[in-house]
Amino acid sequence: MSEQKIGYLGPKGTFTKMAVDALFDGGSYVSYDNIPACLDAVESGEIGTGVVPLENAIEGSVHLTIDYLVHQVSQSIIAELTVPIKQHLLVHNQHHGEEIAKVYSHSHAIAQCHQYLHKNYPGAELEYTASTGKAAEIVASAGPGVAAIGNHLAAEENGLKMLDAEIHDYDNNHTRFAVVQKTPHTLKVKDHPVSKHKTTVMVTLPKDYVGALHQVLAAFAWRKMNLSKIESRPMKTGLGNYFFLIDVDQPYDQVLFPGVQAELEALGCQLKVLGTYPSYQIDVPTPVQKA
Ligand SMILES: O=C(O)C(=O)C[C@]1(C(=O)O)C=C[C@@H](O)C=C1
Repeated sequence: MSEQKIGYLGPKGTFTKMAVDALFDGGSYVSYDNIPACLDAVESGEIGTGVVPLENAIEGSVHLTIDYLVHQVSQSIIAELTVPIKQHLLVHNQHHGEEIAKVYSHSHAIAQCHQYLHKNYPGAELEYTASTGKAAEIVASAGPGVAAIGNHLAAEENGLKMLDAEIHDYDNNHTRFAVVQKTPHTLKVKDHPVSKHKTTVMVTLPKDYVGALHQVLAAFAWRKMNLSKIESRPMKTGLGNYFFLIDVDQPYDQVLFPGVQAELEALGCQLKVLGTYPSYQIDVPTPVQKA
């Protein structure tokens, strides 16, 4: 297994690559075209570590990542990092005022800029790509008349111009990325302070048990364990069957968590730990060079 290899959602110029560059100190990087390909490579041992987007402050969870981690692979979250996200409208270097017929980007990036696009480019066709970096690559080979939504790195890497800067609809735009491994091992990270330690658990409830979710939350509440996120996702086994993903603001320990687990199992629930990890908040540089 290649432990030193760190895979990420590529190609060049994605936000995930910016996150990888900000967090790790050395190692060799491998780009994957989409999130499942990156997680599959971790699963098969082709790479030791994967970095994938988890949640955006404007658009919410990246369901593809969550569902893949829960249903398709068996990996642990070993770290998370949150970075600021600045979306720009990128065009070909030879673009000189042509009408923009099409805007390419990742679905989350387009969603972060919906009002901007609605106001400024109501007639443009929107086409989803597997990443913002891929959208920039398409625009570089397509020529003038189309645009990509992406970051300054995608503009640099693909020789694009920034037609409009910071086009996301809400200022406080951040994305959380998960660092995952199949066989947990330590990697060298840059000297960032850890902002907190978290534990993510998945809880499945028994069918038709009145007040089950209330009792699950009570098991954490009376132990004074702070929850920073709770989200339900379909089990994919039929309508009405859900699991809950819960982020607890503390590291896994041998007293409180086993206590919660025993209490929940007595109710007929199941609890699985998806990871206990340091959380970093990194302020990556986001220069703006508008054309
Ligand atoms: O397309 C990229 O650049 C990514 O890294 C993916 C992604 C995401 O999935 O949310 C990451 C950050 C931004 O929120 C937009 C897109």
